[in-house]
Amino acid sequence: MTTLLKQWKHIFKLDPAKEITDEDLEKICESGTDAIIVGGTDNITLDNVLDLLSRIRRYTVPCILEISSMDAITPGFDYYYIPMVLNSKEKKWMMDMQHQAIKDYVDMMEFSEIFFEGYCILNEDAKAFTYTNSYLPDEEDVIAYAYMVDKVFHLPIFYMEYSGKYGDPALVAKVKTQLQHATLFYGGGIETAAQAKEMKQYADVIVVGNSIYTNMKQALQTVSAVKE
Ligand SMILES: CC(C)=CCC/C(C)=C/CC/C(C)=C/CC/C(C)=C/CC/C(C)=C/CC/C(C)=C/CC/C(C)=C/COP(=O)(O)OP(=O)(O)O
Ligand SMILES: O=P(O)(O)OC[C@@H](O)CO
Ligand SMILES: [Mg+2]
Repeated sequence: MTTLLKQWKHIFKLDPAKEITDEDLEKICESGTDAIIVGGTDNITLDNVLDLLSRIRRYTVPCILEISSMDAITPGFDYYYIPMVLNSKEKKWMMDMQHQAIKDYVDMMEFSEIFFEGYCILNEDAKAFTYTNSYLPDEEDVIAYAYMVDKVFHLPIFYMEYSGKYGDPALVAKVKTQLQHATLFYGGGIETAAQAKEMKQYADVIVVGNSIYTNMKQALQTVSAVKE
């Protein structure tokens, strides 16, 4: 899977707490995106996760659960992504939640399917920023986090999370030069093909979320924009 991760360019993130019609879901799943992440910050329940999973399963696209709550962990996904929030002021979101979950689930964990993500939340207005009591890191901080993910913790993914806001391409470019092993995910505010192309110049994988729900036609165009 690490090799597969290296081949991916584009991921759609679907929020189980938001409504999507069957017709739109089909367009997303058949868009040519490399994978679908199921995830969000609030109102994530076992019921809405299972409902979305069963609907995505009609298609062949790989399906990943990004775990944000212990209540919504279920078998049946191809892969599981587990955030570790590097810039949270509380150790809980970087270490303790994951530590407790490993104690609870270790017998069920198939490590080839599970990927820990070094998360850096860079938008103060994102729900996840407030939820995890994060601070806004400066450029030097972000670069040092990237170094830690790549060379200290050896995590497979460094995720620059601007959820809801288009980020700073120059910072994404700088971070990319720091990473020798980790795959660089960029997510946040991508609405147009041009934005997708710009961030994909630096990030290995771009993640498109909210624009699925606000402008589906443009969201679909982000796939071909990074695959040409
Ligand atoms: C039963 C079975 C077979 C299970 C498989 C085994 C398995 C995978 C076990 C899990 C083991 C494990 C270590 C689990 C971790 C548990 C856990 C709850 C960890 C904490 C994760 C965390 C730090 C969550 C905080 C919130 C966060 C960073 C969420 C990431 C997603 C995100 C940022 C979404 C975007 O949200 P946002 O845009 O801010 O808000 P909207 O929803 O409005 O878009
Ligand atoms: O929803 P948007 O802003 O596209 O961000 C995508 C993803 O990184 C959110 O976790
Ligand atoms: Mg979202």
